[in-house]
Amino acid sequence: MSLDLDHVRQVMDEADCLYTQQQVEAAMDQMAEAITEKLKDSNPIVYSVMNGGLIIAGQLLTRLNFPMEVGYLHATRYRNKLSGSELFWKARAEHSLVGRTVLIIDDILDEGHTLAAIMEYCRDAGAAQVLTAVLLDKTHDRKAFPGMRADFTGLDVVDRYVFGYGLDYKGYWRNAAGIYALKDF
Ligand SMILES: O=P(O)(O)OC[C@H]1O[C@H](OP(=O)(O)OP(=O)(O)O)[C@H](O)[C@@H]1O
Ligand code: HPA
Repeated sequence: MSLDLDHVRQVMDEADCLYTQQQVEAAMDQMAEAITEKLKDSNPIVYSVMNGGLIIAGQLLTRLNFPMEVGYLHATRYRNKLSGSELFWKARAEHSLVGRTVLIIDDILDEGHTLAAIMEYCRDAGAAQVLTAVLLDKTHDRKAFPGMRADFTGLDVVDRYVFGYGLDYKGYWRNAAGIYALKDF
């Protein structure tokens, strides 16, 4: 269902910009360097977690200049809402993961239940090594495991509802070229 577009525009007008496009691009450059260092000789399968991982994966992948296979997984926990519940799988891996190095790319590690479930799925499917890369890590103490972090993190973000660079506000503003926080949230 579409939202009232005046409301959608107002949300952006009133949002706080937490990171500009330039800051996100610089973070992605650093992530790409670290990922290259670690994975350049490992022939990885790299998965974007749809939908949110679409933008960061696309922009990160063109910064990686070594052999890899690329695909997507589709799992959602928030389903256009502002808080998460049970993980719902829409698409699983098409490749055999047996013995492979897998890199999972997503937009955010918030509570971490999505990445934890995806990592478990990849390990159960026989992956030799499962690594994770997220543009944002939200700072709070509600992680699935205390101290949980991705292997590669672009930026830490405050404990507010954020959107842009793949992250949505009720299905909108994934296309925003910056990281924005919802007013009063
Ligand atoms: O760390 P968690 O608390 O589990 O939350 C992070 C997940 O939530 C978002 O996905 P969402 O379920 O909103 O689906 P989407 O990618 O289609 O927006 C985001 O893209 C991550 O995959
Ligand atoms: O802060 C968020 N914004 C958008 N999607 C999300 N999924 C988990 N946390 C968030």
